[in-house]
Amino acid sequence: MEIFKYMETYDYEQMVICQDKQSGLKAIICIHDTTLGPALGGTRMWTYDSEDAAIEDALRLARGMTYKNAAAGLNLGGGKTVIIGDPKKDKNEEMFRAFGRYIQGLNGRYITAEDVGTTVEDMDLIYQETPFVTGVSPAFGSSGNPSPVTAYGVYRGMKAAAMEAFGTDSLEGKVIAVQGVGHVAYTLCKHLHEEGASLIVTDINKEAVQRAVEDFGAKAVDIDDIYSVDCDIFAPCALGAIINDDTISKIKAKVIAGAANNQLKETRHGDALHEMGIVYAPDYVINAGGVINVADELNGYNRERAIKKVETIYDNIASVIEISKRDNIPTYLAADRLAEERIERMRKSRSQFLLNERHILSSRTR
Ligand SMILES: NC(=O)c1ccc[n+]([C@@H]2O[C@H](COP(=O)([O-])OP(=O)(O)OC[C@H]3O[C@@H](n4cnc5c(N)ncnc54)[C@H](O)[C@@H]3O)[C@@H](O)[C@H]2O)c1
Ligand SMILES: CC(C)C[C@H](N)C(=O)O
Repeated sequence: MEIFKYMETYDYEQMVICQDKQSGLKAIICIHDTTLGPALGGTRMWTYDSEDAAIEDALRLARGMTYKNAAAGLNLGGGKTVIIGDPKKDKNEEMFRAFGRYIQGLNGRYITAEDVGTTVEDMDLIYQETPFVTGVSPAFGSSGNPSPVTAYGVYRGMKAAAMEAFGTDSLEGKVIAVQGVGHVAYTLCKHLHEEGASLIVTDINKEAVQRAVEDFGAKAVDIDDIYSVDCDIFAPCALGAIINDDTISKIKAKVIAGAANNQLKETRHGDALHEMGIVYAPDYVINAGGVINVADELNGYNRERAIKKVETIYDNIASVIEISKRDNIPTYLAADRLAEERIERMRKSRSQFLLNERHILSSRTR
């Protein structure tokens, strides 16, 4: 791939390729934009088909974090890491310690956390080498696994989207189809069940499905049937790109609100949802609970404060819907504008000169 061309197109700042022969570490740290602050984004461990595929994923995910953090109102930029490898087989202590030293080398420009394929235990290992890691164990005074908080944020955002579609944000009696019942979706289902919603679930993992059936009285359907079931709300909580040419015409829900990153295969699928009158809660706005929670560690973790901030996802989704209606644009575009305008405003306000201790003039002020 033409890396510089891609980086220039979307205005990326930096990419770091990390290799450690001893531990087998092969990592790509990507920093997209630090206008709002240091780049915070998780580390994904995955078996990629090629190095190009890994680099592309790191780039795409890092940019996604710039938008997610900006739209969530965090003073943080966007970055992400991918580690090439099988999270079930290839992890070892030295690998995450070596990775931690690479992060330390960036001196705070990049802060990591969990993502697909990495765990709190992995963050604890990174923490042995650098303070620039979040989602570390509560035993270290940190916030631990972000998934339950992500789920709470999705629940709050779903209510805001329901308000628009149904004129009430109560989810009691609503039929909600959930794709994937993993870490985030299990807790999401718990909130929905407690509010009196009926659940339809699917997952490639039979045990995960069984657990949702037993714990929440969910109805299980086959993998491909989840798009076409009769339901009020569709919650994609597994993979990206699931709103595409093959699935979009099958969807009967009036609301799409779920945790998965990059739900739209292409932006034109977001345009199509708008035309179909489906209220789509943009993925990076509704699933920001995890990053909001781990970001609170940077101020000394306070769960109450973090949860309060996560609750604002309701308002953020409501604002995006408002902009979408006002300007008659799809919600994904309204979210992009919200994020881009904030970054642009901060970029301009930061252009004012501020003397700091490293500046050439600083010796004259001592
Ligand atoms: N964990 C977080 O805090 C967080 C934060 C923001 C976004 N997300 C996103 O939310 C999604 C879920 O994250 P998670 O942490 O719960 O992951 P997870 O791996 O625990 O859960 C995903 C579930 O989806 C299932 N699945 C995979 N392919 C499927 C398919 N084709 N059909 C149905 N089910 C399938 C898996 O078996 C698994 O149970 C991911 O896209 C992730 O990027 C997670
Ligand atoms: C910082 C992490 C909690 C980020 C999370 N993996 C996400 O995609 O939002």
